[in-house]
Amino acid sequence: MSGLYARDAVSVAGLQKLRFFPQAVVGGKGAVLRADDGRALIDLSATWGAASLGYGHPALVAAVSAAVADPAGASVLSAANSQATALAERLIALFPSEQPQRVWLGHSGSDANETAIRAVRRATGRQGIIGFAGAYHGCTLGTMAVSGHPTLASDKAAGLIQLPYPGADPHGPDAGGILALLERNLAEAGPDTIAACIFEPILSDGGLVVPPTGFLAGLDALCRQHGILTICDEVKVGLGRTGRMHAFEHEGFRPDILVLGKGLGGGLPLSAVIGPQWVMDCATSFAMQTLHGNPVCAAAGLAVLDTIVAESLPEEAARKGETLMAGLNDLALRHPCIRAIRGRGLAIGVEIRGAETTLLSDAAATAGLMFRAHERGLVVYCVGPSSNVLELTPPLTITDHDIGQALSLLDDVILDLEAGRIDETAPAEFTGW
Ligand SMILES: Cc1ncc(COP(=O)(O)O)c(/C=N/[C@@H]2CCCCNC2=O)c1O
Repeated sequence: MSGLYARDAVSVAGLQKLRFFPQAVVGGKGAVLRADDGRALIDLSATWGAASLGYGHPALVAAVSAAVADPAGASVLSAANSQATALAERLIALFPSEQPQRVWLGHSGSDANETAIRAVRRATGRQGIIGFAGAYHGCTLGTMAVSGHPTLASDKAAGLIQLPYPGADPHGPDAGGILALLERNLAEAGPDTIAACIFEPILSDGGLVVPPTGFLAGLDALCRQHGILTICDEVKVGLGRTGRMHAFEHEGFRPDILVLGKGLGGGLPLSAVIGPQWVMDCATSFAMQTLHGNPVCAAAGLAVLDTIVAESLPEEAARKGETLMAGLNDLALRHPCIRAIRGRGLAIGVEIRGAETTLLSDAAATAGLMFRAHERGLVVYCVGPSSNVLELTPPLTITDHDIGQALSLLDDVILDLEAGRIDETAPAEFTGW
C-alpha cells in the first residue's frame, strides 16, 4: 500500500469511502490519472462520471483560473453573479420550454434531487413520490427516502410508490406490466396525492440498465395524464454521455424537471435543477446552502457546456461508445465471464459472472477484476445490486488510443482471472458497496 494511501487510511473518514482497491492519485491529464507511485492509470470511471472533460482540460483550466483570480463573490444566495446568471441562462436554453423556466444551482446530485423533491411537494401541496427500485438519487435523507438502491437503505418516504425498473430483473414484470402496476397504485393512492415521479433515464448505480424503448415515454404520458410532474435525474448519464445532449431525447419526450450534476462541473462540485417557474419560484430561502451558485464552479459549468458543443461531445460519445461496445463484444466472444454488455454512448455496463470461469461468486470475480485492473493501470468501478457490473463511464474526451489501450488491459485482466492469477483475498480489505 502506497504512502499516500496509508496516510488516507488514518485521516479521511470511512463514512465517505467506497473503495475497491488502493487507488492514490496525485494528478491527471485527459483520461489518464497519475498515481502517487508515478504509474499512469487509464480512467474508465471519470470519477463516477464527473470528469466529463477528463483531467486538466485547457478550457476548464482557463475558465476556473480566471474566475478564481477575480471572483464575483461566492454565491447566489444574496447576490447575483455573472457566471451563475450566465449558466442559468445557458441551461434554460439547453432545455427549452413554452413555459418560463428557472434554474436552481447546487453542489451535487444529492442536493439537486433533494431540492427537486422538496420543491415539487411545496409547489403542488402533495407529498407522494413515484420512484424505482435500484435507483440512486442521492445520499441525503430526502433522496435516500425516494431511492431504491440497496446501499441507500433508509426509511422510505411516506406515500412512496416504488416500482420495478424495466429490465433490471429478467424475471420481473415487463414495461407494460410496470405501467399497469403504476395505474393500479395510482387508483389506490389517488393521483392527486402524488407530487412527482423521479426516474433515471438509464438505471446507473442500479446496474447500468437501459429501459426498453417506449417505457420512459409511456411513463411520462401516464404521469401527464394524471397531472403528475416528471423529474428526470440525468446526474450521471446527461450532458452528452449517451450520445444525445439529454438522455431523455432518445425517447422523444420532455420531462417537466431536469436534474444535472457530476459532469456539469467537469470535476468541480456543481449541479442544477431546471424546471417551470411555478415550481422553482414557489418559495424563497427554501433550498439554500451558502456556496450555491458559486461563480468559480459556475465558470466551470460554462466551460463544460461550451466544450460539449465545441468538441461535438454527444456525437463523439456515440461514436466512441460504439468503438468501446464493439471491443467489449469481441472480448465477450473469448471470455465466458462476461455475461452481458449494455448501455448507450459512453455509459456502458459489463455484467460479470464468476462461476463460469472460476470458483468465485459474481461479486468476488468482479472485485478481483477491478483490483487487478488497477494493478495493471486501469481504473474501473462496479455497480449493480450484486456488485457485478463494471461501469464504464470514461471522460467524453477519451481518445481512441486510450480506448484501445483500455480494451487491451481489460483483456489481460480477464485472462489473469481465468488463469487463476488473481489472489482472491487481495481485495478483501476493500468493502466496495
Ligand atoms: C443518477 C444519480 N443521481 C444522483 C446521484 C447523487 O449525486 P452526488 O453523488 O453528486 O450527490 C448519483 C450518484 N451516484 C453515485 C455517487 C456515489 C458513488 C457511487 N457512484 C455514483 O455514481 C447518481 O448516479
